[in-house]
Amino acid sequence: MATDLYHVELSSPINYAEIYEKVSAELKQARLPREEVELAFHLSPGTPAMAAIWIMLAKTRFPARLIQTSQQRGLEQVDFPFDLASDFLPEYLKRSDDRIERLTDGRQTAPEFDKIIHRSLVVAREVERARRIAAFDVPVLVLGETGTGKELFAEAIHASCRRSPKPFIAVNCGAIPKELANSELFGHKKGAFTGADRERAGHFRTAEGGTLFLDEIGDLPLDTQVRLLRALQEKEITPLGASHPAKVDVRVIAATHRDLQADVAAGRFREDLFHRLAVGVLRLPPLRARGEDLNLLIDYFLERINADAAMRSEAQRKEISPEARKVLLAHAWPGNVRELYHTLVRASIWSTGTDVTADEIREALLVALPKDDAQILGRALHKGFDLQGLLDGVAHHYLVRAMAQTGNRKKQAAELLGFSNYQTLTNWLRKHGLENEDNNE
Ligand SMILES: Nc1ncnc2c1ncn2[C@@H]1O[C@H](COP(=O)(O)OP(=O)(O)OP(=O)(O)O)[C@@H](O)[C@H]1O
Repeated sequence: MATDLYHVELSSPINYAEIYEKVSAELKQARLPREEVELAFHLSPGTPAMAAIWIMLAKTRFPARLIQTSQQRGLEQVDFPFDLASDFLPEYLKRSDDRIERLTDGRQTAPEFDKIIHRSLVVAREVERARRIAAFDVPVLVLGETGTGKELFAEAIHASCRRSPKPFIAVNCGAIPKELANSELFGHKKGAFTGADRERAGHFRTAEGGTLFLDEIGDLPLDTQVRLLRALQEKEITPLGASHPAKVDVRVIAATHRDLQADVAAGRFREDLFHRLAVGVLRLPPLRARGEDLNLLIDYFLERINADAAMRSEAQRKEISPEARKVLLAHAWPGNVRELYHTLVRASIWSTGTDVTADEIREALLVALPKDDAQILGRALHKGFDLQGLLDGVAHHYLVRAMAQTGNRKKQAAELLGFSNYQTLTNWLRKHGLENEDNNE
C-alpha cells in the first residue's frame, strides 16, 4: 500500500477557519473523494479543533471513516449516525430570517405554490418546506411515487427563487441510454467519440443560471454519478473531449420514486452523492394516503376540463354524478394525481350526458388499469417492487369502498370489513389518511 504524506503549515493549531481551509484544499488537491479510495480520518492526534474539523469534513464534503487510538483500547472506529442534511437542515430551515419571511409570509409572495392543489396536512407541510427551501440555493431531493407532483414542486421552487428568469430544464434520467448519460448531462466536443459529429452543450450548460430537474436520478449510471457529484461540489463540469473544466451555476433538484437509501445500501447509488442532493428533502405522499385531497382535486380538474371545453363549441359542461364520485373515491390510484386527471379527461370525453356516470368512470379506469391489476398475486417481482405499497393500496381500496357503501357509518363499515369493533376501523382509517369529520359512529 503506497502512502503519501502531505505537510500543512498552520499559524495556530486552534484556528478553525485555517484548519478547515488548508485541510480541505489538500484533500481536493488529492482529487478526493474518489470511488476507488476509502478515506479514514484519525481523530486522536492534534487539537480538539482539528478533530472537530475532521468530523465535519467526514460527514459532508469528504465522506470518510473516523478512527481513534489509545494505549488502553488500541484502534477504534468512531461512529455516530448523524446526517447533516436530514438531522440539521430541517431545524435550520425553521429559523426565520428576513429572506425566508419575505418568501413564506402570505401566499401572494410565492403564488407559484398555489398550483399545488391540496387540503391535507401532509401536503401542506411539504409545500411549506418547499417554500422555505426555495429561499436557499441548495440542492433538493424530491421523493414520491409516480404522478405525485414531484415536477410540479420542482417548478414551483424554481419559479419562486431568484433563478426564475433563467431556464428550468427537466430531464428524465431513466429515459437516457446509459452510454449517453455523460454527454447528455455534461455535453461533448465535436469528435469526442464516434458519432459526435458536432458539439453538444449538455443539460447543465443549457440550464446555466437556472434549475436542472433530474427526474429518476436513481437510474443514472455510477460513473455519471461521480461526475454529478463533482459538478455539485466544484460547480464545474468537463464536457467529454474537453481538456479543461468549465464553471456552471445551476441548482439541481433531483427526484425519484425509488427507495434511494436502499439503493445506497445495495451499492447502486453513491452515498456521498445522496448526501449532497438530500440537503433539502421533500416527501410527497401517494394520493391514496391523502383522502382529503381527492375530492378537491376531482373538482379542480373537472373545472379545468370544463374551462377547456368552453373553448370548443361541440363540447359541453360536465358534472360528476354522486355515484361516479363514489367510484372515484374508492379507487386506490396507483398512478396518483396524473392517473386521476387522465381518468377524468377520458370519462368526460366518453360521457354522453351532462353528468359523468359511475359506469363511465369505471370504463375510464379500466383502460388505465395495468393488465395484472386483477391478479394481485401474479405480479412480476423486479427491482422496484413495493410490497408494502401494494398491500397499502389493497387496504386503502377496501376501506374506501366500505365507507362509501355504508355512507361513512363506521360500525357498519367495520362489520363489512370483518373488524370486531369500529375502533379498529378508526385506527386503519387514520393510518391510511382517511379519517375525517364526515365519518359517523
Ligand atoms: N397537488 C396537485 N395539484 C394539481 N395538480 C397536480 C398536483 N399533483 C400533481 N399534479 C398534476 O399531476 C400530473 C403529474 O404530476 P408530476 O409530473 O409533477 O408528477 P411526478 O411525481 O413528477 O411524476 P413522475 O415521477 O411520473 O415524473 C401533472 O399534470 C401535475 O400538474
